[in-house]
Amino acid sequence: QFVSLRQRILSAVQKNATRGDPRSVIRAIDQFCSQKEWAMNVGNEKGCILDSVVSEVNPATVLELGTYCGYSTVRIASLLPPYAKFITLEFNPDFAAVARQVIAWAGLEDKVQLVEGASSDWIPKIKEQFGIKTFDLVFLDHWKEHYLSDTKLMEECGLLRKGSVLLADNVICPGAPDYVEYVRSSPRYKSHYFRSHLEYTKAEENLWYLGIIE
Ligand SMILES: CNc1ncnc2c1ncn2[C@@H]1O[C@H](/C=C/CNC(=O)c2cc(-c3ccc(F)cc3)cc(O)c2O)[C@@H](O)[C@H]1O
Ligand SMILES: [Mg+2]
Repeated sequence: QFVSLRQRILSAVQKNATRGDPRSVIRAIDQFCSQKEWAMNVGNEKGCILDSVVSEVNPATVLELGTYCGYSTVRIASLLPPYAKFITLEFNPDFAAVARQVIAWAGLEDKVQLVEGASSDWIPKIKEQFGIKTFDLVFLDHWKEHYLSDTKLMEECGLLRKGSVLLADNVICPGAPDYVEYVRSSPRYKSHYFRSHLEYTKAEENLWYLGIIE
């Protein structure tokens, strides 16, 4: 019967990756998506940039918007210090179910809190529900038309401080023009972008790095 792409990604992990080995989980998904079927994981080229930002920020608190199959969740969680708190939001129950199994296969289920629900519902509740004051790092990779509204919501909820870093995928493709416009014209943000390519393709893409300076 029909097997969804997310199920085929999970099967590729369970077949080709070693339990408890995050790098083998990442490699299995990248091999599947470059050799068999494209999927919207951040991919290895942008993933290496993500790794370097996570390592540099060395965050005690991380928020990811849009878990999808958990590829970037595994990349981030595998680099966090033991005391770190990492929350990832996913409102599609089917993707959340696959992501939970991918994260568990990597042996990282104790490092990540996958919350099933919409960013706009959960961002206002994070402080009291998870005892988090502000986020050191936020990775935006959910619906592109929600990057701006959710960034403003995080500001309003006092979840961002001087020094917080926001990293946004896909500012070129599919694109988040209102978001780029807002952060570029705001004195609160120092922004720059990392040139890269759309996952598993040769198309131009950027990861948009935002440092909050005030
Ligand atoms: C709005 N609030 C939300 N709260 C919680 N989860 C949310 C969410 N919005 C979306 N999600 C979830 O995030 C994920 C959505 C990601 C959207 N990403 C894209 O559209 C995307 C799309 C492309 C893409 C690029 C080129 C192309 F030809 C086709 C697609 C590449 C990417 O890297 C992408 O990230 C899903 O798992 C969805 O259920
Ligand atoms: Mg993306």
